[in-house]
Amino acid sequence: MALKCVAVMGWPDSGRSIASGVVFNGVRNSNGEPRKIFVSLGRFSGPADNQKTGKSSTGNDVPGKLCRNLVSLPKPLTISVTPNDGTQVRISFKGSPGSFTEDAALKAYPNCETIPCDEFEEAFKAVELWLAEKAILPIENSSGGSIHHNYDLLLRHRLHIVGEVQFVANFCLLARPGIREEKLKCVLSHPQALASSDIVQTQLGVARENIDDTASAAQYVASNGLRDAGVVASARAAEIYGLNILADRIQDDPDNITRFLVLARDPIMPRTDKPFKTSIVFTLDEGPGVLTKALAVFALREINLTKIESRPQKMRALRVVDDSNTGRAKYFDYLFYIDFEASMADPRAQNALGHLQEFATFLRILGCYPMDTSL
Ligand SMILES: O=C(O)C(=O)Cc1ccccc1
Repeated sequence: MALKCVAVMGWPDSGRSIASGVVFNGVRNSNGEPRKIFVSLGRFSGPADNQKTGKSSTGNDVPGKLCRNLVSLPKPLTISVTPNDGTQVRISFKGSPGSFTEDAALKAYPNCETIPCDEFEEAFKAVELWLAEKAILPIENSSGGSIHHNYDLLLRHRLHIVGEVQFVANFCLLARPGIREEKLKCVLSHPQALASSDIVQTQLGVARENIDDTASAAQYVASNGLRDAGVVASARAAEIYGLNILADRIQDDPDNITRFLVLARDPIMPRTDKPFKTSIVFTLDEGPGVLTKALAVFALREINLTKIESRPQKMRALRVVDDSNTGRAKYFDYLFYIDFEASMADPRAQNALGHLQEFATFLRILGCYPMDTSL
């Protein structure tokens, strides 16, 4: 049983915290009722950790009553120090070995073990089932925009965002050894990779075929011995699948950046000694200016927003409003996803979310994590 700890975070004027997560009171809504925000940042102490003593939890092999009681006491807060180069960390991702998502995982955790999955959903499940400690998934791209499906998965699953990775994907045109560009009749790749290069779009004048990920395209061409098919993928994929690089850096925008999120079962401790971001999702009532009001809670506290995304609420796509003046109206119902530049350990962020919670109909903190400032 791993030693677990709980971390407490509250409003500056909070009076108390309870239970295995933390509920903070002290903020009241417009009706004077207390508002609560629940932020669980760690794990609670479970049954006694016997690994260190090597004794059984019954305490039968511990002489004396006092010692027996001590064994069953909760352990003090311990911060486990694991190397953060990814040693001993298994990271699940959607795609084959050699994909850009795997590259992003290796950028963040150079010594991690990567676990390829067929679907994003499986990468989530691998963490939920303890087959992996973390999952990594692309969430937005500087040229293609948001990856909507992954926003939906963030909400459907209960994992926490614990990191972000900004990654410049370097697209290469690959083919089997001995095959020249003129021989190609089609190019296979992930749609984002195919769309990012004018060479592939127009200059080659060949058909394009979408494949789930760049490395799977390379694997397919290599393992089927295709002599008239090229691939857009990474130099690492070329090496893994024994393909030749016909052209390097074929992307039109040399700064084409993909942002990946790293997810884990437990949230990390927010800090203020380095830049942190917080990601949330919320819903609002229908009405004029409600979104302006929601955004103002951040502006009022000079908190910078880095991303806003809206997604339809699939379980409740249409909201029917009966109004005696205008009659029956149907509206689409939306979820709003926002990333802002502040740590949950910063009172400004806590106050902004307390304020938002006064009128949001639903609010969830998806994660608070260090900003990737490497680019
Ligand atoms: O297909 C891949 O290799 C992926 O990991 C997805 C992707 C595709 C293009 C840019 C970044 C990530």
